[in-house]
Amino acid sequence: MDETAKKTVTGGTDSSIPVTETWLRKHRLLYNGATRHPFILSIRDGSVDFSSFKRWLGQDYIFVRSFVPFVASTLVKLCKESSNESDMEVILGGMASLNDEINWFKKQASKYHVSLTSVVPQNANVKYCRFLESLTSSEIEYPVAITALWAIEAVYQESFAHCLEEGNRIPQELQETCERWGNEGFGAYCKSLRDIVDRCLQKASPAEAEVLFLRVVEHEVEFWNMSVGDV
Ligand SMILES: Cc1ncc(CN)c(N)n1
Repeated sequence: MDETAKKTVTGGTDSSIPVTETWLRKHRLLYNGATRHPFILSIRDGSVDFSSFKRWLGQDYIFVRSFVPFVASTLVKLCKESSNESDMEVILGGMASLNDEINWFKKQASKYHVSLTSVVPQNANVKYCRFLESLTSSEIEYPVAITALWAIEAVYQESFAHCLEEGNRIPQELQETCERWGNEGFGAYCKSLRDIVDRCLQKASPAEAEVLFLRVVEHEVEFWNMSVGDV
C-alpha cells in the first residue's frame, strides 16, 4: 500500500452516515456489478448453465479453503489489537459456519460429480486467494481486515438473497444453494460484520480500507466472470 493510500481520511462529508453506507452510495454501480452479476441473474431466472454452476462449485471450494486462514488471521488481529468480546463471538460464529460451508461443498460436489481433488484453480481464483493471503500479513490492521471480511461475505449474501426475492424461477436443485447464503441468519451475520466496520472506522477511516473494499468487489466480479467461463 503506498503512502497516499495509507493516509487517514474522514469517513465522508456527513459524519452521521456510516462509512459502509458512504462507500455503497459512492460505488453503487461497481457493487451492483458483483451482486447482480449475469451468473446470479441466471440462477434467479432459471436460465443458469449447469456447467457454469459446476465450475463455480469446484472453484469456490478452493476459495473457501483459502478463506479460512484469512478469517483466522482476522481473529488474531482482533485479539492483538482490541480483544473486543462481541467482535470475537461474531468472527468465531463465522468460522463455525465456514466449517459447514466446506462440508456443504463436499456434499454438492458428490451430487454433481465434481471431483474436488482434480479441480485446477483458475487465474481469477489464484489471484483472489493470493490477495487473501496478503491480507493475513501483520501489517494489515484489524479494521482493514474486518472491512475485507465484511465485503467478501456481503457480496455473497446480497447476491443469493436477490435470487430468493419474489418472482424468482430458481431451479429446484439450486434452491438450497441460494438459501445457504441468502438466509436470514447469514444476513444477520453480515449485518454484524458491517456494524463492526462502521464502529471501527467511525472516527477515522483509512483510505486503505476503502481501497480494499473496492478490490474485494472487483475480485468477486472476476470470480463470477470465471464461473460463466468469461475470463
Ligand atoms: C468467492 C466467494 N466469496 C464469498 C464467499 C462466501 N463465504 C464464497 N464462498 N466465495
